[in-house]
Amino acid sequence: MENVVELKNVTKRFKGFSVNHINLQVKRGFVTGFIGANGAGKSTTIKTMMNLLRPDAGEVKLFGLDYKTHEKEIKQRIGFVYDGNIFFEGLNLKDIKRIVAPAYKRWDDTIFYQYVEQFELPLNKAIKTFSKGMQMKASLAIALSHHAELIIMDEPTAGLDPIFRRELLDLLQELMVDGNRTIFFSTHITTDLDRIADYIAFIQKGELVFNQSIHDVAENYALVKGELNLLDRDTEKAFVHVHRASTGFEALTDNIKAAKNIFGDTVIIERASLEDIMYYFKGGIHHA
Ligand SMILES: Nc1ncnc2c1ncn2[C@@H]1O[C@H](COP(=O)(O)OP(=O)(O)OP(=O)(O)O)[C@@H](O)[C@H]1O
Repeated sequence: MENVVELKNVTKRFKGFSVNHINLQVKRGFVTGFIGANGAGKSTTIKTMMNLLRPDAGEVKLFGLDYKTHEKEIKQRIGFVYDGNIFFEGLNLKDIKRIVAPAYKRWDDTIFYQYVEQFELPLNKAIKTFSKGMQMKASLAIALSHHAELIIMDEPTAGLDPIFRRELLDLLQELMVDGNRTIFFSTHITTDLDRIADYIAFIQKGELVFNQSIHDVAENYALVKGELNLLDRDTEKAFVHVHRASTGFEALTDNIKAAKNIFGDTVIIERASLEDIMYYFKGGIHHA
């Protein structure tokens, strides 16, 4: 399977925070959702993918190419959307299109105007008068109008109402019908990912915890509930993290088979949502 994005040992240090030794492959033809708590390093990682930040160490490759030698070619092939206004605020969408379109060899006016209509965007109003959701839609319309093979989005659903969010997910799904396209996007709305993601990459405190197919995540992770007297130093090794309450414990396992072997039917094993996984990992990793 071809990797469209390849990060090898990418490290970026800021004062008081760093993303460390990120090894991440994004597979062609699939949707990868990028999750992690506030400040986990999602935007930083995405910025290294976009060459908006230079890593202090490690290697970044897109389509097998290096930014040092192929920046222009790489950028031609990416549609980038991020949570924030990247355009000159005083301009309207028509002016922005006039500036941006010539930069792309495969710019497609027909598609652009189709999205403008579909997203009900005004062409002649200054971007600064747009609501947050409208700005996101404008950003999307631009990003989707040059036949990009790879669409990278930093929290594209932030600030969107639930109806448009759903429409956007449908639209992304339609874009994937052309089996050559790849989408990588970060989000806090994990239920969006249940709808469309094939892979989930999870970052915590600057470290990539996993990048697995959504199927493998469901196969590997589960919530285990039982009585406190079942816990001891050995049995707890089956868990990423345990929460104790007076009524019993609830824990996340990353090895359902091991948990079943240890506890048999003395515990209840339930499906773990992505939110559950993020929540338990935040508590610290038990058996690391
Ligand atoms: N240019 C910078 N200079 C210094 N620190 C930075 C810089 N950019 C990001 N950081 C810090 O890096 C950490 C990670 O930020 P980042 O934006 O990557 O997180 P995130 O996972 O995208 O978070 P959120 O979900 O809140 O958007 C934060 O503590 C942030 O303050």
